[in-house]
Amino acid sequence: MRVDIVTIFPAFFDVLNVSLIGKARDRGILNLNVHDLREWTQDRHHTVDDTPYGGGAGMVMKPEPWGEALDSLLSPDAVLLVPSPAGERFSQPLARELAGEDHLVFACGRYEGIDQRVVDHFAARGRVRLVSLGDYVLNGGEVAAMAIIEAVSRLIPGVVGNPMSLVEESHEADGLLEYPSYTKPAVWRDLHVPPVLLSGNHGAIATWRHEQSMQRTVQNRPDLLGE
Ligand SMILES: COc1cccc(COC(=O)c2cn[nH]c2)c1
Repeated sequence: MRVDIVTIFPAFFDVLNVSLIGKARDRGILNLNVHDLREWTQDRHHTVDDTPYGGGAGMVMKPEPWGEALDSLLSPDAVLLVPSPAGERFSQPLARELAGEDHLVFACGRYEGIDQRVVDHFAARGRVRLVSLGDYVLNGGEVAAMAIIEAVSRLIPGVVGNPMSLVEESHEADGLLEYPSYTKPAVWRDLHVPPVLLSGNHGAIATWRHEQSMQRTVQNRPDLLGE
């Protein structure tokens, strides 16, 4: 998979050179490229923003630099992803869908956002998706892009060591939250691991884990149960 990220803070993504993403890049499974939007400005000050038509606080990102940048980076089969509070909700199903794509291009907005004509122009020529991580506002799309890249790339075969670890994830197997996990020691600060987990009775363990998942989901995310 090829991933292109356009941002005015390219150094923000240096962290992608470490950990799993870094190894996947070194192994050629993930071809990730970070670009500075200012490369596509023409003026001396590398201007990327201006005041909003119609008034209002803050600044809006100008369409010209984005147009030049995306013209040079988008391929016919690319999906342009724009992290935005106004986007569709990101989810594990969407992560799985994106993991099957050949080319993702992230447009990381700052300020009050990107001139709407950029999305309109490229949506008329290819696939564009505004994606929200949740109902809160960040200062820019970089943090959201990082989260989306991690959620998607870990689903690409070869990026995460043990594929089985991807199955029993929250929101994966049965739409319930993941059960609690324990490891050695069996007793820690007088707290014991639930005995069923030491019983070797795999049927009872599976039942206990499902019950724990249900309890957690009812408690923390009743919305997942259609309640
Ligand atoms: C593209 O336009 C804008 C405007 C304002 C902020 C941002 C950054 O994204 C978020 O704030 C966000 C993403 N998911 N949840 C919140 C983008």
